[in-house]
Amino acid sequence: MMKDFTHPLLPNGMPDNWVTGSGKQRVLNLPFVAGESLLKAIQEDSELGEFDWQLNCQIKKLKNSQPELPLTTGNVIVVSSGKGGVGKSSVSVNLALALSQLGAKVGLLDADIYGPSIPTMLGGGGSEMELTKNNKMMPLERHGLYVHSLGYLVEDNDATIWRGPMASGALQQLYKDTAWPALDYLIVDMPPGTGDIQLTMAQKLPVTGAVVVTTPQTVALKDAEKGVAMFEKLNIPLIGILENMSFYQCPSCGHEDSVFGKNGGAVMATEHNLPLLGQWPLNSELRESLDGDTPLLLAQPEHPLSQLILNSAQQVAANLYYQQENSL
Ligand SMILES: Nc1ncnc2c1ncn2[C@@H]1O[C@H](COP(=O)(O)OP(=O)(O)OP(=O)(O)O)[C@@H](O)[C@H]1O
Repeated sequence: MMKDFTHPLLPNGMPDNWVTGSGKQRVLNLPFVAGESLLKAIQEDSELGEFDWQLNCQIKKLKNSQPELPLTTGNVIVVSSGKGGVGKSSVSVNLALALSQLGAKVGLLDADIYGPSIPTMLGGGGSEMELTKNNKMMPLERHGLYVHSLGYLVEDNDATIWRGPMASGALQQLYKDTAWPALDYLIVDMPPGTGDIQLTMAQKLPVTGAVVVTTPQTVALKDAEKGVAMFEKLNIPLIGILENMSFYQCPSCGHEDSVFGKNGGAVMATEHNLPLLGQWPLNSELRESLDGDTPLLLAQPEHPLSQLILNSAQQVAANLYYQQENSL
């Protein structure tokens, strides 16, 4: 019976060994993080709804591309884009916040060495970096996330003149010399592009999966294709494509305008047989909330855009798991 129930987060149904409980009580034990929307869908099912359901997320630590590195940082998800300015950092921050809101312990590493924007989006610049007894840097805690960025260490623009080896060396050090707590997910905001630097960086980190962010615009898509090719070459599993700035909805009349073209990311996902992780609109509230103090997701969790972000984050967590499960 359980197998028959499918949902975007349960494409293979509910394996019997994921369900425990007795009498009227049932617990769905998931190896990835998920939230209320899944529980609601289960509860609304005509057969399953006869039971009282709970979710128990025991996030599985999956294999990564560098098995010899210690796995305290949990599942490492790199967020990358071929082209600059498509919203990669905004997506990284929002996915990290959403995974954390869903109950996971999440870190955020700003690897965008040439233009670290996490300190601007999450604040915390200017505070003194604390060191542990063995000289590891303490990540900052921002809105429940454990955050580190080169932007917290280096004066503005100093890193922009760094050459490749220095940049990838700095990232590796930032990753290794930070006292990350035991995390479920570490989101890494990569520098835009698919050149040598990005390739070396992706090779030096223990990566579990990659998200490619693009706008629907042809120039962005062409670069995003290169991103997909780069991860394929490195044998890093692709979690999916996230289409950002998909359309603009006029707040006064509701008219939707496809500023950068329509469905480009969705078509690309289909062509590569990759999941589409979401289509996020161009939205001034989202931008303002990252320029201000409180991200939209925390200030207005019921906002339709917050719900969209939470959905994408659940897809990321689930697809990361299924990618590996299906490849075994
Ligand atoms: N969906 C969105 N709606 C409105 N503004 C957005 C959206 N996504 C991103 N932005 C804004 O677009 C600008 C670029 O976004 P962001 O810095 O996240 O992009 P990026 O791809 O990381 O850039 P870079 O290539 O410089 O690293 C920022 O000002 C951000 O606030």
